[in-house]
Amino acid sequence: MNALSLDTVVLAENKQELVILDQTLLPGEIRYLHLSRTEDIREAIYSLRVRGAPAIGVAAAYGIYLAVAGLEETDMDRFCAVFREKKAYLNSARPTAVNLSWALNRMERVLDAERDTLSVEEMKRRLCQEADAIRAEDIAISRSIGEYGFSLLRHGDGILTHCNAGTLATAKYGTALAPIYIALEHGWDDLRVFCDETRPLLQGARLSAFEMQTAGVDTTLICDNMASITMKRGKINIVFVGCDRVAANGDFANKIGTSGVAILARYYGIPFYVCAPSSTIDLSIPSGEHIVIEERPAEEVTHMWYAKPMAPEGVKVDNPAFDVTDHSLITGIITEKGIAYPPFDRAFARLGIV
Ligand SMILES: CSC[C@H]1O[C@H](OP(=O)(O)O)[C@H](O)[C@@H]1O
Repeated sequence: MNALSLDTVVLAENKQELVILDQTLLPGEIRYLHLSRTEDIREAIYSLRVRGAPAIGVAAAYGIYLAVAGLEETDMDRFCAVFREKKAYLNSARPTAVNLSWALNRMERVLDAERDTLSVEEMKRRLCQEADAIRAEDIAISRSIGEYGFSLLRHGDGILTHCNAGTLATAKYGTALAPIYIALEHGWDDLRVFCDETRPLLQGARLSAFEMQTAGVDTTLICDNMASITMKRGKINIVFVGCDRVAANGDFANKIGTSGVAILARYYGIPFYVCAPSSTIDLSIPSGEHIVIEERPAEEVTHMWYAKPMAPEGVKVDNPAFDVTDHSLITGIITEKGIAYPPFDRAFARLGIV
């Protein structure tokens, strides 16, 4: 079974349930959840059952549609009031990935633009169409990022990636792993992928290594603290990572540990590329210090993967889920519109990212 064949997040045919692959159970178990309640969809986002900036955006778009799809309401004002209440609730699930608010805001723009010309029932159908469009666009965007990223690869390259920005982080194909999927489509069979395990939630070990191994790619799992020696030994030719929010100057937030990988890549003279759908670029913030970093429960560090205590009871724990990498450490930002090179604010404008 190839992970690329798994749907990450999709609306059920009856249009009454969101079907998500529960990523907290991977790689050991493939289980799909059928969720219709807003509370359950929000919990799935918070608990990383569905995760990855683009996948979170798709889940939120369908989540807000499902939040109002069952309303037996004919008054548009009351329908809109419920919509906005449910939107705020879904938006509070996780703060760092911009795609969550981006998708919900896009859905609200449809509501505001067409509320005077549609009935409530017609609006429900229109919102479902917009969520479908967001998902379809995400797949096309991932493929385009993959094509641009593939243009940077050479036969035999060793690629380091951090966390999971593969098909499981999007509707399909992924961002940082998309170039490898495209290379496979071109018949390449000599790439080597190194996956940082990415503590504490191990998205690299559990998800990226799973994706690459099931795709038949030469895959090596390393602990996060092994990235330096792996680079020093000359095994890495390029780094591809995903992102959760990119600021106007190119600073970006990604899974905790990414900034360390970027510093190492700079030290060892290895190209470091960020794979960013334009929906993840937030031009409303000038630089990375404006990005809110999600803090998560201590148990993810101390208890999640251990049968026995791995730390003294009651020890203080920091668990920031993301960190911000300075734009000065980035070789290029691969978007679906092309590759942006420094200075990134001008490059974004040239690519039509406004
Ligand atoms: C293609 S975006 C993937 C991005 O999202 C991940 O965060 P999380 O697993 O907490 O949703 C990670 O930062 C990935 O790079």
